Amino acid sequence: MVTLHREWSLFGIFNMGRVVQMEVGEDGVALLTLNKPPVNSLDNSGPDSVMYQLKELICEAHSRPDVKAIVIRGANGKFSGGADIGSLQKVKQVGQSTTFPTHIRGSNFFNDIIEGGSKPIVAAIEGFALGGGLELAMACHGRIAAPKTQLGLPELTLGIIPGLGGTARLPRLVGLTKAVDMMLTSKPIMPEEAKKLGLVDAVVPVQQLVPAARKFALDIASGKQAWRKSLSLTDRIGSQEESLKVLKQARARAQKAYRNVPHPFVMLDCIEAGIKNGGVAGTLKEEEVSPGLTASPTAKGLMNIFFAQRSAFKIQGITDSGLKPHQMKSVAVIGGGLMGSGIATALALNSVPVVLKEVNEEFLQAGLQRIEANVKARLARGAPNQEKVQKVMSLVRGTLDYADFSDVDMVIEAVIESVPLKQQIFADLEKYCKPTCLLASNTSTIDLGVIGKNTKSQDRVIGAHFFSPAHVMPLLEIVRTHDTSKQAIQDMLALAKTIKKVPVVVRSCVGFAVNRVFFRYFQAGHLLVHLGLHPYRIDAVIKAFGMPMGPFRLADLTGIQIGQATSGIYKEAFSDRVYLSNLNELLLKDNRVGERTGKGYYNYSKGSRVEQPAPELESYLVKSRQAARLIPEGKVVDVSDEEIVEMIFYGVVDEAARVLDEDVVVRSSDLDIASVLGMGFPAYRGGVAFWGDSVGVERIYSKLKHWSSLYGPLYKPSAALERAAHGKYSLSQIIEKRSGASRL
Ligand SMILES: C[C@H](O)CC(=O)SCCNC(=O)CCNC(=O)[C@H](O)C(C)(C)COP(=O)(O)OP(=O)(O)OC[C@H]1O[C@@H](n2cnc3c(N)ncnc32)[C@H](O)[C@@H]1OP(=O)(O)O
Repeated sequence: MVTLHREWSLFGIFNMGRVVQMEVGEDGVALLTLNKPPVNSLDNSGPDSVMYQLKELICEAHSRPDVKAIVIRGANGKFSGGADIGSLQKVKQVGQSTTFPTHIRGSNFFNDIIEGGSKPIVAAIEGFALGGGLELAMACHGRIAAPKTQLGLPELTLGIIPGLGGTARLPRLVGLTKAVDMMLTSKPIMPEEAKKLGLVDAVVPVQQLVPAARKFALDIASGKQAWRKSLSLTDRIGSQEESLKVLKQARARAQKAYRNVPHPFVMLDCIEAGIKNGGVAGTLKEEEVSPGLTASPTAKGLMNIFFAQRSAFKIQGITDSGLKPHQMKSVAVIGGGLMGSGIATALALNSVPVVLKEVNEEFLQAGLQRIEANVKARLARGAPNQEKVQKVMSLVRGTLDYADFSDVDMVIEAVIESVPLKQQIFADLEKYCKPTCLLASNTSTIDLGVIGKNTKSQDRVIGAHFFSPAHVMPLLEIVRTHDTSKQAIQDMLALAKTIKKVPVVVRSCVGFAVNRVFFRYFQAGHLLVHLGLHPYRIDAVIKAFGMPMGPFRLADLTGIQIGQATSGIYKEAFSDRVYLSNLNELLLKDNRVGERTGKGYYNYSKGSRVEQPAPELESYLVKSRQAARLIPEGKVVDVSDEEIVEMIFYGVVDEAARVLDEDVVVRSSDLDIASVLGMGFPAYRGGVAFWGDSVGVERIYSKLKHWSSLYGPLYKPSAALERAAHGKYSLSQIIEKRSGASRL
């Protein structure tokens, strides 16, 4: 136990209100604590910021004769989550310069003051050291970590690169190949691996973390431990020739993993500068390129998604109401088909016991087998581990009888989309389940109020709309009705967290958020075909925009019959703006269902999911165009690639405006995260509403108006978009500007 100098009995007063605090012990160690909840982020915005105070206190410690060494730790069990993303999000490009906070230059502070300083500094790392947090730790002369700590450089997920020396120091500590892998994947590593690699010097139990760091720092000061300066290390990076080979491979890998974004390649250039010209040169290059990257549209989009994902868990009036979620000790799933088995898999993989119900033994066994296959695929990753699979499967119990539901805390119904069947199931559930049991449906189309109509439990009826495959796709739409209780929503949000889904709470409406907003994506594709464009060109352009695939390839994946069935639903619900096309119908007549039958918009050879052009598609296109009569005098309309993107997505943005105006989602960023996780809208474009705002509401409105005069109601802009265009406000402001009270 270290006693503090008497002067530090006034510690509390000196440190009050400070985001970095210093205590000097009688052992001569100055213990600096970063204390900026929630994650001790390294903001750099002036005297009240962590970077400013940390620099000030390190300089003070260096100048004090009673200080022999310094230890840096984070308060509340968290070292640091890195630079303050909120501040970075505000960085703007103004003419040739940026508003980047340059108050403290990393090269001066981290290279000269920390690493080049006259006293050893050791990082005591607990919880996480991410981004700038790990860069701070790497600039220190030693690193001691507690178990279960995450160590990583995830900057690429934010559209930026490590900007405080990470690209130069990590390769020197763990070797170039591993460093490149960590940075390109943004995946953190755990302390045991970090110790083996040389990133940390020791892993100790959390109670011993600070004492061990103090001792390590004093040992460096007394010469018992080597004084290692990361930027000067050379033993882990091979020859320049080898390094350049690794970087060449890394560039090829980045070409495959990243489309339409510059920052991974800039990051590799920084690493190369550090390899060729020395570590300091690498850090200077980072410093030169970081402001521009931080101000880039890519960074803005990805940072929007970072915050959108976190906001989605917060619902005003519910998550801030003090309601505690009920613990889900077991959950029942009705239906072992594709969706039901996927949902059961997601639950079991996250340690939630599941009761799977089917109507007969054959279906039940098939459902259980599907779950086992899913679990194997998720866990095995090429190396089957039967023991782990069995452990997960021991959480899954099959039944044919509702009697086994008496104790479950939630039921998720995942049967076919039949109103009478679902109504019957919900009436039965009310009889067999305990009165607190949450009654959820995985319906993607039917109104929840209708499903729960024959029960007296409307307050605990809720939608849990998973996306297929449910054990893989990260989005969960939580559908509430006027009657759904706050507790039910709170419980469902908590379950989403447990099973690692990002929830988006929506009001019950046709298509909810994702399918509703994107129905115009498919319909615009058909309209463009009727203007004379080829589906393959449309798919190629949309893929180049950043979607995983275009609308026609996606139709093949999900099944053209599904597209046909849902367009019927939209025709009924949104008759003022549907575009009617017989193309799907023509293909289905010849059993061209998509991937499943090996033929759809594309052809697929047996057992392959790789699409091949289908020359016979032409005759279907001709017939469909003839029926549509959209091309004036049969003359193909000249549409550029840029216009294809606009004609496909501007209608989607308009539908997003309607969804916001109708109070379907809580905030526009919910549509952003839902479009990214549910449809694969490129995250670096920030999500569908964010992208719409970056294009500009006025532009979208006037284009839609023009196309609606040429091609009809599919493009007719909504009143909500019109108001925003005329009132000069953004999609993200539609909710606050909306007239009338919330309908929820
Ligand atoms: C110059 C440098 O090279 C550049 C950088 O350092 S860029 C930053 C790099 N760091 C990161 O990417 C880490 C991002 N953060 C995370 O991964 C996770 O938040 C975490 C692992 C630190 C903690 O996870 P978890 O405990 O699940 O908490 P989580 O809900 O994500 O975050 C808690 C709160 O901290 C905020 N937060 C997390 N990291 C933040 C950061 N770096 N800056 C600002 N806020 C941050 C979140 O927005 C959230 O705020 P809220 O409660 O108001 O919604």
